[in-house]
Parts: sequence; C-alpha cells; structure tokens
Amino acid sequence: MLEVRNLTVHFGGVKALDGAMLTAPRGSVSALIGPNGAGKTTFFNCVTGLYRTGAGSVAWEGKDLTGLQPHHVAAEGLSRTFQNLALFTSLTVRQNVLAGTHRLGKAGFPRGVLRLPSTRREEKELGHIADAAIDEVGLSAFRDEPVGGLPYGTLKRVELARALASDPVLLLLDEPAGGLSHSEVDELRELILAIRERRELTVLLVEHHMGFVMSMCDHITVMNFGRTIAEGSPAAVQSDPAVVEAYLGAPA
Ligand SMILES: Nc1ncnc2c1ncn2[C@@H]1O[C@H](COP(=O)(O)OP(=O)(O)OP(=O)(O)O)[C@@H](O)[C@H]1O
Repeated sequence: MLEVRNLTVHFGGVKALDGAMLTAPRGSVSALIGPNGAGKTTFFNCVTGLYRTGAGSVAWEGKDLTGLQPHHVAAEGLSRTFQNLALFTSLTVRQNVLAGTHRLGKAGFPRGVLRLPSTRREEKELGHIADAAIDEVGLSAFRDEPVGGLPYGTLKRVELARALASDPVLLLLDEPAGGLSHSEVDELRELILAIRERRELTVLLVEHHMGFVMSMCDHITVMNFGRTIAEGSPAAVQSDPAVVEAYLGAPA
C-alpha cells in the first residue's frame, strides 16, 4: 500500500501541508478529496518527488520514497497525470505516449546515437507498449494526430495513456474528471475500473466530482487546510461531521 505520514510543506507563510496522512490500500481505487486549496495537488507533488517535504515520509509497499527525485519515484512504478495537462502540443498522440515509456528503456544516449540493433529492437518494443496504451484508452483513431487540435476530453485520455505507458503499479490521477461532460465522466469511470482490473493496479485520484468519487472508490481520504480530517469508506466519510463542516461550513 501507499503510506504517507505527517507531510509538511510551507510556501513562505502558507502551510500547504500540515502533517497530512494518507493510506491507499494495494489494489484499491482510492481518492484524496477536500475543498479548494486544501493541499491535494501539493500532496501529489510531494509523493511524486516534484516538491521536497519539510517533514514526514512516503512509502510504497514498505519502501521509503521520501525525498527521491521524480525519475527515481517513477522507477518504483509510480506514474501520474496532471491537473493542467502536461502534453507536448506539437507532437502526435503516439509521440506523447511514447514519452511515457521512458523508464522502461535501457538504451541511453550513446547507444541511441550509435543506432545499434539492440537499440532499434528496444524502440520497436517501446512502440508496441505505447500503441497498446493508446488502444487501451480508446484512442486508436487519433494515434498519428497532433495533440494540439484535439478536444479536451481526448487530451485527458492521452495523459492517461502516457501514464499507463510506463507500466505503473500505482497510478496517481490529478482531477481526471475535471472539465469532462456527464457522459465522458461515466465512460472514464468504466475505463479506470477496467484498467485497474486488467493491470491489477492501485489507483489514487484527486477529484472534486463527488458523484465520480463516491461511485467508484473503495477508500477516501479527506483533507482541509493541509491536514487529514477523515479517512475511510465512501459511506463513512460522507457522514463524518468534520467532512460535512469542511464542505458546508460550521452550523450557525
Ligand atoms: N507554488 C506555490 N506557491 C505558493 N503557494 C502555493 C503553491 N502551490 C500551492 N500553494 C498554496 O498552497 C495551498 C494548497 O494548494 P493546492 O494547490 O495543493 O490545493 P488543492 O487542494 O490542490 O486545490 P484545488 O482543489 O483548488 O486544486 C493553497 O493555499 C495554495 O494557494
């Protein structure tokens, strides 16, 4: 499982995380929720090594990942998508997804320049992996399209395919349903559940869409002002008075 304890992050005078705790059981679809500014994206950035934590620890399957650089975290099988999409707009869908296979390649720069047969073989294998991820998210028809002109819902799937192309064991999705239409949200739910099943993944998502979260997650952590205020099943957190207060405010 993913076990995060006591994460603390300051931005100047702002305490973005203040002892945040989270567990995501192996094989679960877990969610991290909370009002705007609660610290959810900062939390993801700490887990994936983009931000340094002032204090606390991150462990996956008992292995300490605290303070590792992003590429070392990725090498442990943690892969993510970004809230504001991080795609190369002038490249095609396939080229973007291929970028996600990076951690699986062994060739490196010198062998790449020499174009050895083993390098060409590896490129072919990584191409197959990228194509399989594109097919898996239903984007076969867009494989060679430049990402630039594609609709938002399609771009979100490209991000998902890129994250899958690294063959992750833990998939972190930052607001996967954000900006999607009603029917796209429903399709995305089915897609994520099918991917989890097929790949035996653990999924942790940050999300504001409560219908989406409550209908698909096994385990939910609620954060407010950088602190974890509740954790448990969808039913348990929904009826937790601290959670109700965080979303609706204290009764007058
Ligand atoms: N790079 C930064 N520099 C300064 N303050 C930041 C930075 N990133 C986040 N913050 C602040 O830290 C707090 C937590 O922000 P964060 O984006 O992690 O919240 P969030 O829960 O993801 O919000 P949202 O749901 O709106 O995306 C906020 O008060 C935010 O303004």
